[in-house]
Amino acid sequence: MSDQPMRVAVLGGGSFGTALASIAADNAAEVRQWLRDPGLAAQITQEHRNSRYLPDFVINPAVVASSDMAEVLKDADLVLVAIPSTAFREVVRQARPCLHDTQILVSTTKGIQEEGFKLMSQILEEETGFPHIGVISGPNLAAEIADKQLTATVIASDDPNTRTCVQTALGCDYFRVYASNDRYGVELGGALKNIYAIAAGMAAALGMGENTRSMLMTRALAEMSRFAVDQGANPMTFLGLAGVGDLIVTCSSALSRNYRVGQALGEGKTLDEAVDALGQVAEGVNTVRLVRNKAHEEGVYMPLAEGLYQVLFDGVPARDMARLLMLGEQSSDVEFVLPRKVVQQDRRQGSKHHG
Ligand SMILES: NC(=O)C1=CN([C@@H]2O[C@H](COP(=O)(O)OP(=O)(O)OC[C@H]3O[C@@H](n4cnc5c(N)ncnc54)[C@H](OP(=O)(O)O)[C@@H]3O)[C@@H](O)[C@H]2O)C=CC1
Ligand SMILES: O=C(CO)COP(=O)(O)O
Repeated sequence: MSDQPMRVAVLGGGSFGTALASIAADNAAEVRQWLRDPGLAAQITQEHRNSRYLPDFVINPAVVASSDMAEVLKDADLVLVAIPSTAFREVVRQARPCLHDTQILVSTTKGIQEEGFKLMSQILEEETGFPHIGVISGPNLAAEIADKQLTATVIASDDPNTRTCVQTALGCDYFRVYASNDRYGVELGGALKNIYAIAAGMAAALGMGENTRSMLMTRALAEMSRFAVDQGANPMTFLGLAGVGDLIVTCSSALSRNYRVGQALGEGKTLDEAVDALGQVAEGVNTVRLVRNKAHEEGVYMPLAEGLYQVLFDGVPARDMARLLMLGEQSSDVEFVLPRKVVQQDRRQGSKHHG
């Protein structure tokens, strides 16, 4: 390996992009960050702060931010794309003329594109056709990373170079990077858990207790796994950091923006009011709509996503929905142990015997 420091480019100047840029710089990489706001870029470079997205933290002074994309991407070994899913493709297209096929391209975004139900690394692949593509996902609240709280993530790629490069670029004494070759499963886990984080925030605001939160998180994992199997993904990946790990953190912390949207809805705010008050991206709002529609299309049983969809988009009061969900089918605990259809058959048999 060469003695040159690794060159890392981060596209996006939000909370996660900024936190990742700072980790890479803490790890002695040469880091450039692209954001479209030149004023904020100057603040990051000169004052080592991002007053819009991470106001309470100092950024590593070696991070150089700029609104000149070509300058940021020039000679980068690793490119991290931290742009919300709605703008992801547009930004990758803008970057495309400055990219080349030896670079490693990694999405950090936990969302889904409506057209074609695409995940972000699929967009990276489609837009570039390059071979070194990966995804970072895990329980990674940006503010805690910026505070150097001990944290772990997953780099998922079927390309070993990509996995090793990201482990080298970001792994340090407060940030551990575990490897996976299930890019689709890791990416799907990160997108799906946002749905349940909204539901958990809502339940908390309605005064529901810890039993309720545990039930919600565990049934969410069952629902996510059922959807993953339908999509041809490996549900075992959901036992890792990018599945259950991320589900726990986002369903438990008001640092999660999806959780905060849920809290605001539970307090009686409208969806528009909740999203406006946030001023940052909450991917789960879009994801719940896309996943609920996909589940309808494919006949996948997803009562939590369906219930949340009705609260968000059909005006059903959250408390009424919670009661309704308690009257739904009492099915199998772990479907990989006792399949749902066996429980349904048992119930039919039982009701025959009981007249
Ligand atoms: N924050 C977190 O804790 C974590 C976030 N993630 C994921 O990372 C992704 C990025 O999130 P995060 O950094 O948190 O998001 P933020 O909402 O904090 O910031 C979004 C960034 O994207 C930029 N942006 C938005 N639209 C465009 C556009 N059309 N062109 C150029 N830039 C644009 C914004 O620029 P501007 O300010 O100019 O609008 C801003 O720099 C999300 O999808 C999220 O799921 C993953 C793990 C943790
Ligand atoms: O994905 C996250 C933590 O892992 C961040 O969640 P939010 O996007 O809800 O803030």
